[in-house]
Amino acid sequence: MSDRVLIEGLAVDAVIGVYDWEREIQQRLELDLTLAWDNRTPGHSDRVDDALDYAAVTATVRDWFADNQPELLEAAGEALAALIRDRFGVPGVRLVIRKPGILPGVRNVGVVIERGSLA
Ligand SMILES: Nc1nc2c(c(=O)[nH]1)N=C([C@H](O)[C@@H](O)CO)CN2
Repeated sequence: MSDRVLIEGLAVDAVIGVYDWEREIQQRLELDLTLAWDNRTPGHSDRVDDALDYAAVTATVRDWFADNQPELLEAAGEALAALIRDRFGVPGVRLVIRKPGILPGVRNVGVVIERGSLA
């Protein structure tokens, strides 16, 4: 099954970073999520209850960053992947988390976290 639900360019302001000055500010992160989901059932029923509701997943990501202040992008990715899989029963998650403009002369830094099956 190669069906997916996508959330691209999710912008969130978060307290995140290793250095003292980063603990005092909010920084913009940009996330892309690729979520394994069998879209045949909602495709036939036309019911959001059968779908992986991307609005609900987006709200979960925003709420997590409101409640947590990780140091590393990796820590955010690991926790979010586990939370999304657990809460929504998603079999596989690919998360890209970008921190734009943090390094001079570099457009984006970021991490990719893949957990579960995206086969
Ligand atoms: N692999 C990572 N490297 C770094 C991270 C990170 O989250 N993952 N973070 C930082 C600092 O917080 C950076 O954003 C500012 O220099 C450094 N390296």
